Amino acid sequence: MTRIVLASASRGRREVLRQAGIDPEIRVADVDEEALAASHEEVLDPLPPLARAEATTCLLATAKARTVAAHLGPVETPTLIIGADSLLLLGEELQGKPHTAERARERWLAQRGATAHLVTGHALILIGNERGDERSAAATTELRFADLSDDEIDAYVATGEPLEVAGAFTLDGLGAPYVTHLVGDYHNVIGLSLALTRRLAADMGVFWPSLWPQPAK
Ligand SMILES: Nc1nc2c(ncn2[C@@H]2O[C@H](COP(=O)(O)OP(=O)(O)OP(=O)(O)O)[C@@H](O)[C@H]2O)c(=O)[nH]1
Repeated sequence: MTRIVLASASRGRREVLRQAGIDPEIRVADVDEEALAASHEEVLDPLPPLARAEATTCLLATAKARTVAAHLGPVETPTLIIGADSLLLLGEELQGKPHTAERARERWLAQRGATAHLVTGHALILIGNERGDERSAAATTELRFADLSDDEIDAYVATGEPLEVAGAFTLDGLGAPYVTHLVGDYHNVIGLSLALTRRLAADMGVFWPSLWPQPAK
């Protein structure tokens, strides 16, 4: 049995794991994402847009997972810690959560009818076994947004949903009808690609079924 810790406050990420039969412990990492990305801008800025999105989200995901790993300290049993970070790449612009209604409206005026890419960085750290290990990688899902009218943008923004999600939309909420086209991993958009998470865990010798709750003896 491997203990699993999700280093995230994201309800969406937790639900993705729960729907896959895994009930993670939640440990929220206190990472200043803006400051961390800014401190690496000389390395990140020269990269082509998609590479910059992947590198930025992996940097942030790794910081979250490492912060939680450090707080856990020495552990008795093998423990898999998962960190993640999602950004929307629209053109050459990387976007997180809008946080305000004004910014959410501006985002939708720019992205309606457009194609964009939701990039999620994944970082997995395995501690509590003889060697310990770490892997990170990003997954990218291509999306096209419906060409919403100003009135429908105002109505969606007024719900508050778009304010605290990367890209100002959800695939599994009120925003679902506003994505007309998706190529790639659906769960990656919610916040965690299960296929990539499983692959990274397997690369470190974690047998995915060992993460499922074990039947009571
Ligand atoms: N349910 C849902 N959540 C989404 C969707 N798109 C983006 N999100 C959420 O938007 C948030 C992206 O912000 P992040 O900075 O990566 O994560 P966070 O919510 O701040 O949580 P931390 O991992 O603790 O940083 C995550 O919580 C994602 O789950 C979606 O389509 N559905």
